[in-house]
Amino acid sequence: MSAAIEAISLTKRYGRRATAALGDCSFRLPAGRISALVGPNGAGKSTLLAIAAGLRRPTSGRLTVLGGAPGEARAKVAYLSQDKPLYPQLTVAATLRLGAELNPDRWDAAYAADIVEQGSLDPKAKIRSLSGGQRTRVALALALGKRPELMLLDEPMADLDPLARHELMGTLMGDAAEHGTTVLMSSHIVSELADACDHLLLVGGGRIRLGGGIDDLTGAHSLVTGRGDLAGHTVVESRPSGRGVTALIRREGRLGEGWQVQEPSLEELLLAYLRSPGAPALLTPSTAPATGSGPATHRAEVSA
Ligand SMILES: Nc1ncnc2c1ncn2[C@@H]1O[C@H](COP(=O)(O)OP(=O)(O)OP(=O)(O)O)[C@@H](O)[C@H]1O
Repeated sequence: MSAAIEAISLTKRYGRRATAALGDCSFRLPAGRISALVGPNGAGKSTLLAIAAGLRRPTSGRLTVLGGAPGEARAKVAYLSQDKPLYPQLTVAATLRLGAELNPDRWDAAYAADIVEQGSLDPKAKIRSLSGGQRTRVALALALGKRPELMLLDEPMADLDPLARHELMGTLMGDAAEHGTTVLMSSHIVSELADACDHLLLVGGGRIRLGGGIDDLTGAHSLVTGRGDLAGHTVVESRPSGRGVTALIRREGRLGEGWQVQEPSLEELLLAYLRSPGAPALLTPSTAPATGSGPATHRAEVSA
């Protein structure tokens, strides 16, 4: 499967800060997938999206987008930053006309207008008079109207009400499925991601901690409860539970007697990794870079 984004030893340091925002990150993101970009505050998600959008330069290492340098692919990429900049003095209709002018070969005017209409927005309303959620809808209409090959979305739904979020997420996912658009979307709302995304990139402390198809990643782990020896398995997290423990593990071979075993949900998997920043990274074959080696990374023997 071709890569929409590939990073080799990508490092970003802001100024003279001792800690890199991204440090030696290597991964590939398959084209045509809807990927969740997850991680705690300050993990480096916005930095990664801004580099992929061509708005920030890496300090060292390399990141390619649709096979070229990030800036080169700009016409085929839509990027929605967290602050969703729009011109406050323009009307909704004028904002969409600007979208048409900026993307003469790609603009789908009817589709962009449709997204705005679904939110019952008055085309004559000035952007500055809109609520945060209404501005988000206009910004998403601009991004989707461009009919991009790759969408980079930084917490796109954060200020939408639950109904609008559900509806716009449906539009986004339906569109991505129909047109084969690759989406990389950061969010802190795991339930939203579990429904919408088929692929995951977990960043923490500037490193890639998990990468791969969501089913592959949950399938590579077990949530075990009981008592006994877990030696030989990779224990991501272990917590006391009754007279024994509940542990999230990567099974390496057979598990001894006395354990209740279940596959973790995406939320259980993410929480265990977030609570255990020292757990070894795991990239499944679909996400492991083809042309370089990253930091000490375990590559899972699972189908991609
Ligand atoms: N312009 C900047 N100048 C200096 N440091 C920055 C700048 N932007 C980000 N950082 C730092 O880089 C690190 C990663 O920040 P980034 O915004 O990429 O994280 P994030 O995962 O998007 O966080 P959040 O979930 O809070 O949005 C943080 O330590 C942050 O303080």
